[in-house]
Amino acid sequence: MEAVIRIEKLTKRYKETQAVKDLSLTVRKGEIYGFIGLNGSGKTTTLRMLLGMIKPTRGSCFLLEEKVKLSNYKLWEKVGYMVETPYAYPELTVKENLELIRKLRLIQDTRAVDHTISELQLTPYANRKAKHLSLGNAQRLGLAKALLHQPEILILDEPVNGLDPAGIVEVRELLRNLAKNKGVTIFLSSHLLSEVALIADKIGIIHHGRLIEEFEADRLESLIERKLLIGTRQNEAAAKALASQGIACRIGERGFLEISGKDMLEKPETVSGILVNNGFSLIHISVEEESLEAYFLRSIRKESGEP
Ligand SMILES: Nc1ncnc2c1ncn2[C@@H]1O[C@H](COP(=O)(O)OP(=O)(O)OP(=O)(O)O)[C@@H](O)[C@H]1O
Repeated sequence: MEAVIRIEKLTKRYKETQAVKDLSLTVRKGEIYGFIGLNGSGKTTTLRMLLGMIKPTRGSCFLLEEKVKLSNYKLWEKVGYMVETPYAYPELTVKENLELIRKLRLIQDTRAVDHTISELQLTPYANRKAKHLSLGNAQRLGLAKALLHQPEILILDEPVNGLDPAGIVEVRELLRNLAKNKGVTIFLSSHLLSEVALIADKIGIIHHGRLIEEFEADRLESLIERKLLIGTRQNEAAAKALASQGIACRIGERGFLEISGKDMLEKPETVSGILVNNGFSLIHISVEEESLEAYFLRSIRKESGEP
């Protein structure tokens, strides 16, 4: 499938700081790419280079197979973006702000403003001055500006920042609908893996400016670690009984026996059978799943060589 966004060996250095290093990735048509990293990991710098706002030290970005250049006006007609805090004219209403953008972008269709206002569920606030909007609605206005000209590509920095849970769901549905039904290609950054996991098709983790991991979002399920937690009244003796049957376990921080490994997770009855046959009664058995955030941090620790 066509690579709509292509980043090749992108590097940005600010004097002492290596903000982005040798970063390459591609995003195909209609795909949502979630770009995640801790604060200061290089997300915004990458997005700004992708939008031609800053010049890479090395490497290149391509949108729709055209090399990114600020002066390529034809290309920017096909791209919508929201980078960092969305800016709006504070004294103008939501509708006036969008009307201004419509005229600046030479969008002929006069219905575009009302259509986008309703798409972003901003109708109740259409006549409210931007300076009186909540953080969540200011974020929606930022998204409305990015979407007004119905772009083929959307580049969004932390698009659900400041939204309440219902707002997050709405924006998630909107972005998924744009990608699936209108073929819009979306590149979005976030520092929250759990949120990105629900929106994105593909996820890339950036750390210290480098892409340290990339996977299809539906693989996340298999990447997340799970543990079987077992409680008995004599955990140390129970651990020995299991070890004598070739089942490795450790006593975790919460005082449960912890067993990892796919085999045992799929057959907890094998473990419980051994314990019961050896005279141990079970007072707890459960499967614990690593949180998405824990996976994210584990992956970063692995990259940094930490245990
Ligand atoms: N104009 C600049 N001059 C010097 N250093 C910069 C500049 N812009 C960014 N940096 C540095 O580059 C690194 C990456 O910053 P960047 O803003 O891209 O990270 P980020 O992942 O977007 O972080 P956040 O989630 O906090 O926005 C940081 O160490 C930052 O301090």
